[in-house]
Amino acid sequence: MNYYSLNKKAENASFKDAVIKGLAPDKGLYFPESITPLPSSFFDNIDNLSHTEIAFEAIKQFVSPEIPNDILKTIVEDTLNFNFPVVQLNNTISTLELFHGPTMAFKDVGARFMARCLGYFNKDNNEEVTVLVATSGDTGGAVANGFLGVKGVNVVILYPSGKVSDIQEKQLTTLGKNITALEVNGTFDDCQAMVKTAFLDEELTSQMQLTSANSINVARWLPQLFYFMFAYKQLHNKYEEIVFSVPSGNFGNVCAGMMAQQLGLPIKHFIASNNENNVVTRYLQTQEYTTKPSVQTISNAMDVGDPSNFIRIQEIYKNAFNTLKDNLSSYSFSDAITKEAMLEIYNNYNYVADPHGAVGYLGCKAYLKDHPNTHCVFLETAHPTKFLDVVEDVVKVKQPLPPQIKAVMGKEKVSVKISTYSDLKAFLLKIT
Ligand SMILES: Cc1ncc(COP(=O)(O)O)c(C=O)c1O
Ligand SMILES: N[C@@H](CCOP(=O)(O)O)C(=O)O
Repeated sequence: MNYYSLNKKAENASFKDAVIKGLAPDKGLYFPESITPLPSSFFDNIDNLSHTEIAFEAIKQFVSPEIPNDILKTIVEDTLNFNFPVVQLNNTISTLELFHGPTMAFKDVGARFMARCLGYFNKDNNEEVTVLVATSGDTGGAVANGFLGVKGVNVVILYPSGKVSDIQEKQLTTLGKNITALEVNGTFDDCQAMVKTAFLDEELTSQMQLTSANSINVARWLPQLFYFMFAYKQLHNKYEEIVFSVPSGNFGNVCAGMMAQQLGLPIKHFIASNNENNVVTRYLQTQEYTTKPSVQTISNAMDVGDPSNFIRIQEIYKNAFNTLKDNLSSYSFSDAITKEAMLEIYNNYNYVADPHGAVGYLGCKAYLKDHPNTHCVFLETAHPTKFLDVVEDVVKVKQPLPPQIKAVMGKEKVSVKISTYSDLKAFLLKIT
């Protein structure tokens, strides 16, 4: 598959080149040249397909011929070695748990898939690649875990100091080896802007091969479309009309769901559920797209003021505002309301949701008011114990810690503090 830049000023790239470059030379995000819907027999037969069979069929067109089918099968099998259960809360709301992987957030699938693709492309190549990644909490840990020890790859993670949870910070600062954490005096948007600037800095790019492991990178972004198929498989025999409420920050996940819809998955509608960082909610209300500096919330991984992937969403719906509105609703919720929702979910359903999932639950409730005959699935994007302080404070019950969380708790944080793009550049030049 070839990919074009959404800034339309760069040459098209193969899947391999798009993965290795991350961002196109004109600073545009890559987008597939074509999307061929899967045959209806695939959806008719989905009950008989395993997760790996579903994922293989869904991603094949986007990665071939650069990744041959037998290699792709192995990559998909290695990536998806954990579960994606749907838990039904009531007749109209379910949650899809995306936190059963090694770092207990939905980023594990994309990070593991991309690491394996890059590992494959690098196998006969002695050139080192530096993976730059900006994180508001979960991408960093998932990428650190997914790329740990991958031959020829150095990972540099930028995260906003004091704005990620303690567990998230441990996950991205304690692995060592080929992983370095840069603690940025700023917001997630500052981190993301620095990463994008680095890709365009010829002094850097002439000396080192830089790529991104954010959802900018098609190999990190596209595998997220699997989730929507896994949920559909578990629910389609019970409910005719399924909508998804996606807790959204950088908008990669909801946009991946839209790719699943383009492949033919019968998704009726998407809800982008936001905390108070709500540029897209405001856009759908006013038709004016105005980015704003992010504000800090209890669903910190969604503290994004300038979401990278909205441009891909515009591309999917051909920049037609009305088509977008037919397919996407968006709501924004305060921390106070989110905490009330966490308590409501706990009291009514004996289910502990994390703050991001709770924002998704609120999105379902808001949408269902006007669409009562629909079944809404909110994505539970991270395990509640990643946000232990908030969760225990709200539900007032001590949470048992899963082994993945226990494993990082006692470890010592190692980070390098930086404030500006010059600091990042100096650091990168030092490690070349
Ligand atoms: C737990 C959690 N929920 C939701 C999001 C938002 O996802 P996206 O950036 O794909 O919109 C993130 C960050 O990516 C996250 O870590
Ligand atoms: N919420 C993310 C922010 C980066 O999103 P990405 O999908 O573009 O990597 C995080 O947890 O870091």
